[in-house]
Amino acid sequence: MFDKNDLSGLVGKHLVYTYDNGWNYEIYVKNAETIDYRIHSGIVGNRWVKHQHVYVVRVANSVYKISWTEPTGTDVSLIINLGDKVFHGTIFFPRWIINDPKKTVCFQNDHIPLMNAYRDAGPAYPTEVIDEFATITFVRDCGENNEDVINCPASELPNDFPNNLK
Ligand SMILES: C=Cc1ccc(O)c(OC)c1
Repeated sequence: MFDKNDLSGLVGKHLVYTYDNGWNYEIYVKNAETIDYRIHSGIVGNRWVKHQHVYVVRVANSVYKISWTEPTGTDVSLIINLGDKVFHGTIFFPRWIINDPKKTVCFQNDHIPLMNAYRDAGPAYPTEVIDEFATITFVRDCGENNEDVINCPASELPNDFPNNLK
């Protein structure tokens, strides 16, 4: 039996993955309750976020689930199966983001009150559910609480990212 409380197989991991719909995302599991992430392509390509509070659980030997709710009102739940390299994401977008995704394309940390105002103005419904598998294309260990892993928008990365990383 695995230890449900041992998240050490996930914490510190930096992953790049591409959803089956073509959207390319990147996540750094900074610690057991915090992620940083960067979106490379998709309807909100070039959005990036640091210090997102998340809920992380281990549900099998090498399978984890990360869930959170964002200042925009978007809810996300990810399954990360490191053993089989299977990734699945479910994103619950409020209607206002589907109507005008560009409103959320920014370094969110500099605009939290604005995102909350958009969230509260809505419309929230009908929610758009994006339910997709993804292929993990890059994994490395960066240790905990490393602020250098995700520290700029995707547009400022070198052309050979992530192959420029060790
Ligand atoms: C809406 C944010 C969001 C959606 C899907 C993801 O895989 C993700 O990873 C960090 C973030």
